[in-house]
Amino acid sequence: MPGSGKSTVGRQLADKLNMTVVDLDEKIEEQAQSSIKEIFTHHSETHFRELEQSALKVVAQIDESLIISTGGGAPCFFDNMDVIKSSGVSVFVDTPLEELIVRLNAYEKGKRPKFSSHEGLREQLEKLYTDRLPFYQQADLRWVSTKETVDQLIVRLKELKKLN
Ligand SMILES: Nc1ncnc2c1ncn2[C@@H]1O[C@H](COP(=O)(O)OP(=O)(O)OP(=O)(O)O)[C@@H](O)[C@H]1O
Ligand SMILES: O=C(O)C1=C[C@@H](O)[C@@H](O)[C@H](O)C1
Ligand SMILES: [Mg+2]
Repeated sequence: MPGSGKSTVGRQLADKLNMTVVDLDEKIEEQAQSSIKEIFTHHSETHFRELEQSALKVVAQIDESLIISTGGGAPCFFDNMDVIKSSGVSVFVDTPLEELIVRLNAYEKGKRPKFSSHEGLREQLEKLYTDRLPFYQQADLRWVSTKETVDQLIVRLKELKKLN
């Protein structure tokens, strides 16, 4: 979900595990030489989703162990969730709605084009969560950012890798 903390935890994991992190939203902005907000405004969400799909395919094929933070919608379009699942271990960063509302209201207003208006934010987020949950639930692990630490996530990731 937007604002759930994927980019933040991605950076923390990379730091603690001494790995490289790729933030898919940043990659798209770099390649398009424009911000996500501009892509949505000057083109469309459809165009953004196409760019997102190609960027995901490219990073998923990189022959190196990476942490990839995706955008909140990435798993829910095209066959992106299959690409994510076949490229490694996936984590659903789950953050309670109340906390999402606090974060999206407090931080980086206007950065997220889908939520540039904070009117009806709760209803928008509730609907988005319900629609997206079937995709998010396909992830190998669900990590609740308000309940578990990053170190606990690392323990669970290592346990999972041992079993596979
Ligand atoms: N565990 C946390 N506790 C409190 N605030 C947090 C936490 N994780 C992230 N944040 C804050 O919440 C905001 C959103 O975090 P972040 O950008 O990592 O989310 P995201 O899931 O990558 O969002 P998007 O889908 O838009 O890419 C940031 O301002 C960040 O500092
Ligand atoms: O949840 C979403 O659909 C989005 C989340 C962001 O990470 C960006 O990928 C974009 O703003 C769309
Ligand atoms: Mg992010």
